[in-house]
Amino acid sequence: MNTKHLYNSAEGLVLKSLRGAVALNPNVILHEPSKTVYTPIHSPHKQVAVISGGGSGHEPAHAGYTGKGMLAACIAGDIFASPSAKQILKGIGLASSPNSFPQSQKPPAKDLSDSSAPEGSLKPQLDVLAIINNYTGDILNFGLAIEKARGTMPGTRIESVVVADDVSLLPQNRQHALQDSGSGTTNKLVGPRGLGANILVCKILGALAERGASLDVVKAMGDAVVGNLYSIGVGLEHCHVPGHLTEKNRALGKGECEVGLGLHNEPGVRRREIGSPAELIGEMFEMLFRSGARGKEGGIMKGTDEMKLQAECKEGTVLFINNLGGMSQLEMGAVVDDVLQRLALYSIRPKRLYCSSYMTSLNAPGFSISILNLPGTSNAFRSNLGGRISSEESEITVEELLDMPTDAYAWVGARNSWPAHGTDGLGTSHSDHLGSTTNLSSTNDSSIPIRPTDVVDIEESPAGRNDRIQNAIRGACLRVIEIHEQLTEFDTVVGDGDCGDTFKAGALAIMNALDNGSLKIQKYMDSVIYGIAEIIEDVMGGTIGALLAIFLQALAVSVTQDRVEHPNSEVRWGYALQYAKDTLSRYTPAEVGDRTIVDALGPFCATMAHTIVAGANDSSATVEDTNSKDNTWKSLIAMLVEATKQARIGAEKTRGMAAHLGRAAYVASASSSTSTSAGAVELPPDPGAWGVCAILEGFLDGLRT
Ligand SMILES: Nc1ncnc2c1ncn2[C@@H]1O[C@H](COP(=O)(O)OP(=O)(O)O)[C@@H](O)[C@H]1O
Ligand SMILES: O=C[C@H](O)COP(=O)(O)O
Repeated sequence: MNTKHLYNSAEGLVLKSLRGAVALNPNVILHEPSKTVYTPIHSPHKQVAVISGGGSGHEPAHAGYTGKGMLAACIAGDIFASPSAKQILKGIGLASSPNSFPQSQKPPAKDLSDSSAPEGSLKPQLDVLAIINNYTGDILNFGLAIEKARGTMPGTRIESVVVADDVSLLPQNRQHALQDSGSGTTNKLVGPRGLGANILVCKILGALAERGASLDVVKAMGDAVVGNLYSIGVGLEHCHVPGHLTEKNRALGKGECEVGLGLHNEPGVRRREIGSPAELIGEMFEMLFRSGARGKEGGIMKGTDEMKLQAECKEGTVLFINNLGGMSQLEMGAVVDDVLQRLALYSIRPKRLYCSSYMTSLNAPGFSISILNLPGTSNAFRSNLGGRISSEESEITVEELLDMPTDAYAWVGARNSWPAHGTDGLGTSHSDHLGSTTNLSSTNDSSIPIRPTDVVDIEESPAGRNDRIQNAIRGACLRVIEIHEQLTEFDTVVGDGDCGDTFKAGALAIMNALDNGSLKIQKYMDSVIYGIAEIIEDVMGGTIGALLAIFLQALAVSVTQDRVEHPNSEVRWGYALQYAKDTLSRYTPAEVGDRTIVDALGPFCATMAHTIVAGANDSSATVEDTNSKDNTWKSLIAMLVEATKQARIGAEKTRGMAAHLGRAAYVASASSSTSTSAGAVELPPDPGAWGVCAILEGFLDGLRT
């Protein structure tokens, strides 16, 4: 693994890289706080803004694919971590406003008028279609943002399509690998991952939107394309995240490659000698065609069989080869040649052929091959639209959409480009605020909103009470920072290695907010929890950020409700925590035993709730109204001690446990498999559950001081 970098830390790297990206295209703008790159000008006939995004580390995705004829906006998370729902919500807003220039910049008059457009025909808000790669963090955060946007932007319709093109772990390919090497992981609940063909979807849908298609048509085409898209990757080595330690257990052997390796080092289906490139490519095509029968587990595919897929591909295929970032151009040319030779054996001659570094995995030496079944796509498109298809729409072909020009700088394959708008200074960045009271680019000047009912005189609070709570929150943050490298190490084995950094970002931002006074310890704890949830939503992306934000938001809601309904009694923390846990369950099916944060959070909440019930009327476990009763603290601490102990026991149990959800579901546990294949490793504890324990233990220690 090549661990040498020019920039040896991930700190600030994403924003710098985005600034570079907008400098390369004068027609896009960077909104720094939300890390959104967007096009401020839309053609007058356009009805839909197509957006995408995800973790960084996949450049030039997606900033390089933002521009006229492709994406209207993209939102970037930290390296390998989804952007937060709040970032995405801002991105949706910027994408859907036809003239969303920064306040500091005036739009060039000539670009805002189009002589072909009747006056006043500009749609005030565009509808939005989000292209989401199938990763838990992206699904959760885009999903939450879309829900919020539906509530707050009534004039805008929003739909999404999910790209899940990786066929490597489908049952038929796993079974085949099993015969070869004894490997096999199950990932029934998470479904196939999204790979580089995401960019093909961005091109097709972006062009369709540019032609003025409606949201229903763009969505119908999106579903048709993702249902007929098949990809398989191979890695010669894993990629390295700047500033991270190197992996201990999973390095590939000399001369070995990993078939089915994911975009974030997720394990593939098997390792093999690299051997002859032509044979390796042959194996990849066998897996691609064998996946013609994907359906149930892939979730998205309409079932066709292997021969039918081959037959349809003979009629029309798009071939899309993606360099993961570390392959030489020399070798990639040779790959194209071998791929075409292999396809010729199936009598397939692709109608369109693309090869470039479309969606990278940092510096990974590897590539993926994708095929798009054109007849399958066109049939599915018509059937998705049913009787609602116009004659003009029924004529649309994927090939013409691929051939349409775009000014997105990284699309390799465009025949033409529109001339630049000639607007000096457009390719710049700005930092108008995010539409919330917090600022993502700098936690220094973030200010947490205070609800009217929360504005209370802090002096009313008992002396020492606020300090205790502050100590507890700081204790939790410090413990998280202390162990974040351990979390990274665990997540490097089972996930994509970003978990420690994501936890740390949240902890630092909360401490920062306490230091600068934007997070205040109020009389009512719900306002404090709202404040913390808001910070987490702002600065923590990924799955963990979304889950913690949902949990804390729900906790605050239930504490508020409790306060309103029982104004004279103390907060029932057990009930409130159980409500928060139940709310979380609406967004994730995770249960204890699935190897997720629920393994720690579940027992914690259940014990707190049980303690309340068992303690009958002793609901004195509240941090409010604690002035006179020292035993209130003792009681609360006693409950927390027991509940935190149960959380730790739950987290310990995840050591070696096979995962059913999240990225870890792609990794086979060594204890559940006798093989030494690509996936089977000695599993460390679940990083999410481990991080939750650190929060609880640090909180408890702080409370005791
Ligand atoms: N569906 C899920 N439900 C509950 N927790 C989950 C789920 N998927 C993953 N997790 C938790 O999230 C942790 C990983 O968080 P994070 O690093 O943000 O994930 P990713 O980078 O894959 O988005 C896991 O260790 C696990 O505890
Ligand atoms: O690059 C990573 C993905 O876009 C986000 O995935 P994640 O948040 O589930 O890790």
